[in-house]
Amino acid sequence: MRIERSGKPKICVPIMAKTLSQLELAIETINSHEGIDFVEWRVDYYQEAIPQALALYQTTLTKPLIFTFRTEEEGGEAAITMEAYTDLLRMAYHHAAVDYIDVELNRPVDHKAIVKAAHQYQTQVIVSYHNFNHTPIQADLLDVFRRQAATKADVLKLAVMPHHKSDVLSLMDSVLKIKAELNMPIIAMAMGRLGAISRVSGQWFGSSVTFATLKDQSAPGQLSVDVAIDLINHLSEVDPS
Ligand SMILES: O=C1C[C@@](O)(C(=O)O)C[C@@H](O)[C@@H]1O
Repeated sequence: MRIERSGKPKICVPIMAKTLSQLELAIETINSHEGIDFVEWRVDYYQEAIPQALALYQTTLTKPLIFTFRTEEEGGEAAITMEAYTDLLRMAYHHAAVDYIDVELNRPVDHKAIVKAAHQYQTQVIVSYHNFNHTPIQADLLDVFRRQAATKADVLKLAVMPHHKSDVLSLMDSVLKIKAELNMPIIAMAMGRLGAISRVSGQWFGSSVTFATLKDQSAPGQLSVDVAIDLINHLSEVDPS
């Protein structure tokens, strides 16, 4: 399964396991839930050997895997040098267990080179931007999307923190505008309680994936998988497209 440009938002569950045995349990639970389309491994939470975890994913996970090391700068759990970050990404896109890698736009790495190398191994790239403090003005959001697209990544992802309902509307409107310009798969959400509507209404404004939880949230405002599926299904009965 691929992340598409349009249609009903797909459900992605983050795994924040710290150990291999926690990971095993999480994979088992996720495999048995038909409504889950993608899994995001939040590697920044993981405290044991990464190659063993990747081998476990390869032999047991039945859903496509997104490999994400979320850095401290963008709300993640662990600090990392840029050398270690690029090494990790290289290990990930070489590995058959990994379908997508997440690369942060604002890290000083050679995004174009990473995308090109990942594509040689049939791994797709999500280029991401997170702002846990506020929602930048629309011109800046559009600029982020354009800079992301310039890396030649396959999917653009943006998460912002709203403080007013108008921030949520601005986020949605920015995606609508940029979709007309770029026609690419985009994942976008406003975080926190205020932003919850953006996590289920992607079909209207153009977000292709929703991050939802089975247990712990990896970001504020995420809905439970079952609630997200329910709301998305109800909304898609009145498909606007
Ligand atoms: O980029 C995202 C989106 C996210 O921050 C959210 O708000 O759901 C959750 C993260 O795990 C993921 O990497």
